[in-house]
Amino acid sequence: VEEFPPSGSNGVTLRCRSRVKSSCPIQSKDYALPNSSWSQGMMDLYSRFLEMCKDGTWKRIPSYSNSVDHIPGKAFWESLKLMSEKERKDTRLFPRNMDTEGVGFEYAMFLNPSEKRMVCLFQPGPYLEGPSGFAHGGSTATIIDSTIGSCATFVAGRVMTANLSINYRNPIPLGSVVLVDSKVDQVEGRKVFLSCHVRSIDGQTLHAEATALFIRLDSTKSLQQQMSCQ
Ligand SMILES: CCCCCCCCCCCC(=O)SCCNC(=O)CCNC(=O)[C@H](O)C(C)(C)COP(=O)(O)OP(=O)(O)OC[C@H]1O[C@@H](n2cnc3c(N)ncnc32)[C@H](O)[C@@H]1OP(=O)(O)O
Repeated sequence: VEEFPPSGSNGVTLRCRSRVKSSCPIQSKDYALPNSSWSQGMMDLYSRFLEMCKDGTWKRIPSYSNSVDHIPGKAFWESLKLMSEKERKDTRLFPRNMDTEGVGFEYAMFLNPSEKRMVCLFQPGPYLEGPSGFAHGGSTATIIDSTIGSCATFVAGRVMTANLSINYRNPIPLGSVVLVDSKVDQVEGRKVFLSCHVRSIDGQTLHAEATALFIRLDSTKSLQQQMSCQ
């Protein structure tokens, strides 16, 4: 694989050179890049985090519509072998299942490896409505689970959510931008304990707080370790 994670281009071409005579490009669109639906607040926050990536403290995490595309290195090709081309095309990561920009989950994640922390800039669109004008609690749970899950994956490897507990403190207005801030608190054997806060950009409003338990599925290296091996 030539590049992981992609460095800011709109999509990345992964080229397989080992098993086929000619290279076989597989195009994956990176959805965690600005689009015209992003508000000024979302753009400003995104720029601020990109700035913090320059000294290596933070890393921008690309986001694809299919889970398998997130797997780096050899494991990507191993996972690809286990599914048909149809399966790969028809399966979509739940928060990436809407084609129209801005109507559903608009989000971008950044990882701080040394703090074992993942933040997600999240702008919920109109199709996520719960109470009139506000995000559905299930959509909030989804973005928390995805952020915490990605954090746990980078730190511990393949994981599944065993428990997710959320306190909803203040509703999230549709079209607003919130910061989902998660970190690994403790790792005990296969158990990964995490916590998360969802706040408004100015930090004044706490929208939700959560704790979670993820269970590591096997002894594979964390994504972070795999990335640094390449
Ligand atoms: C950019 C990145 C890429 C992109 C990545 C994108 C990230 C998306 C993230 C989405 C994540 C999801 O939605 S995942 C989907 C939702 N989750 C699920 O469907 C999980 C369903 N549950 C399961 O499959 C299973 O129960 C597991 C895997 C969680 C655990 O099963 P297991 O492997 O057999 O382990 P098991 O022996 O039962 O448990 C191991 C230890 O954990 C404890 N334990 C297990 N469950 C619990 C629990 N709910 N609460 C307390 N403790 C528990 C046990 O007591 C035991 O402790 P001890 O005796 O050792 O002390």
